[in-house]
Amino acid sequence: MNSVIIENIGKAVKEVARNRGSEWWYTPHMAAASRAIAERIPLVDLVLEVRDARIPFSSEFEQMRKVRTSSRHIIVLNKMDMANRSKTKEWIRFFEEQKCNAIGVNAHNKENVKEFLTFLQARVRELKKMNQSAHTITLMLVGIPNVGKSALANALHQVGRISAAEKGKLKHSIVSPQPGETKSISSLKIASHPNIYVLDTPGVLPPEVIDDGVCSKLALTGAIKDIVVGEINLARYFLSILSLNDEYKKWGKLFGTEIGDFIVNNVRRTVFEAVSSFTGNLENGEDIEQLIENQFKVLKKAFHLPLDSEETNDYRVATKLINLYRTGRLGHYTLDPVLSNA
Ligand SMILES: Nc1nc2c(ncn2[C@@H]2O[C@H](COP(=O)(O)OP(=O)(O)OP(=O)(O)O)[C@@H](O)[C@H]2O)c(=O)[nH]1
Repeated sequence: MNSVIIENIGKAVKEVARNRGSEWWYTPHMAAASRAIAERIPLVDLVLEVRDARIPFSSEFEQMRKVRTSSRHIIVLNKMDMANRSKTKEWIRFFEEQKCNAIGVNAHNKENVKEFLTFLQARVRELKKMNQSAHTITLMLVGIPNVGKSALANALHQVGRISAAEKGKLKHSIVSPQPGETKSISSLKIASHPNIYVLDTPGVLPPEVIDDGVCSKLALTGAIKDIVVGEINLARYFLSILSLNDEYKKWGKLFGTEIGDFIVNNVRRTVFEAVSSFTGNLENGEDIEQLIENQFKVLKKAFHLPLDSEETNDYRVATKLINLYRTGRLGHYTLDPVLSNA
């Protein structure tokens, strides 16, 4: 992976930290949420640590590392629709080998959320065997910002095995593409007999600004606001991922048979042509920089941008590209390589 691009993102984050003080990263509301979560961890029945399936390692919730509660701790790889399917399976196997419960979920898919609820109810039945007197079970969703905790809480409530009257009082957690929207802990009922409640909590980042590689992945997946790193830096990072991944090679085979979104097809064709005609060394940082510069130029045409100033157009290419990435229309990438148990 191109270390210059990753370093630039790391530098941008550290620059903002220097200018604004460390509180912009680990905000006072995160510190308060972190204390509130720590108080509740021993009280709840299950802690569901939600991670982003695209970055199962980089989206770790640091607080859970300290309180590994084994059978009461479940790693939920959400947004699996955006990740590479076989890598998600490999990651789940990795966690299982580490004796951690892990499951992949797509909060936007009703059938998948129903399966997730069935999985949770099975875990709850196991708990009930251990503690017959428990009438009410509480699960708590924790994780870094923007991994989909609120989306999962709402989805579980919506498919929840609860009465229509209880659904009539449908409460919602705030779901937003911007990180840091959830500001307080809320509770939603998701099942009856026994009653199961799920607590949605605010996203919390690790207290210290972390290493450049992790920062870059958090920024690209939306756990840190885009403005911190800058959209152009993010798009450059994504282009380096695209160029080094085999996904684009599939696009070449589709030429002439494409259906669907004209712009998406145009972008795919442009990226395919730019990478396959590239004569430099993809292992070499400077060569990749050159390739990305060229991709920015040709993507302006692919997006049909008017011939404005270079800076404006670079920004527009970047925002459009990031949007295509975040809606999964340019492929599904798992950015963290699967760790080895060896
Ligand atoms: N594609 C996809 N998008 C998802 C999924 N789950 C959530 N999202 C989107 O991700 C964004 C963040 O979701 P939220 O539920 O607000 O995330 P959160 O973890 O509660 O965020 P904070 O309030 O920052 O802690 C929203 O735009 C959701 O629509 C999923 O499984 N797949």
